[in-house]
Amino acid sequence: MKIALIAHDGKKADMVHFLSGFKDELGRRDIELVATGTTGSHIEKSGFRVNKMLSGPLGGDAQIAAMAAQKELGMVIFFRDPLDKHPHEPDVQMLMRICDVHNIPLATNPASADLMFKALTHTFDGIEDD
Ligand SMILES: O=C(CO)COP(=O)(O)O
Repeated sequence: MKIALIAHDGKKADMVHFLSGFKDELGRRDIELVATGTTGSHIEKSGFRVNKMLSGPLGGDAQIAAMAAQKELGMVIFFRDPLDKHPHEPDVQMLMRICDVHNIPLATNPASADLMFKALTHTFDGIEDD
């Protein structure tokens, strides 16, 4: 399965932290990671193999949306920063719309991504209270 990973600047550390919690589980499965450019660099530095697209503002979200439209993606994890402005907001909306059009699982925060990854890796054992 190919999984797309995208994080706005204020959420890149969250993305790396989130992924590191599933490193062993992901390594045991046939999973290919793709990411927008800068998110991909952060992920790569934390020890994952990832195929990097363009940076989001330069069209990376649009490239990932194209993959989603072509049914190449099993899920999309997109940690958006709701407290910041983004010059490419139309691309962001387009990506989320395409996921809905094609019924592709889309997590936009760590809590939902955690549930999706636990389902994927069969490690779900109940929802934890904070
Ligand atoms: O802007 C983004 C998502 O909209 C992410 O792009 P980068 O991973 O290149 O920062």
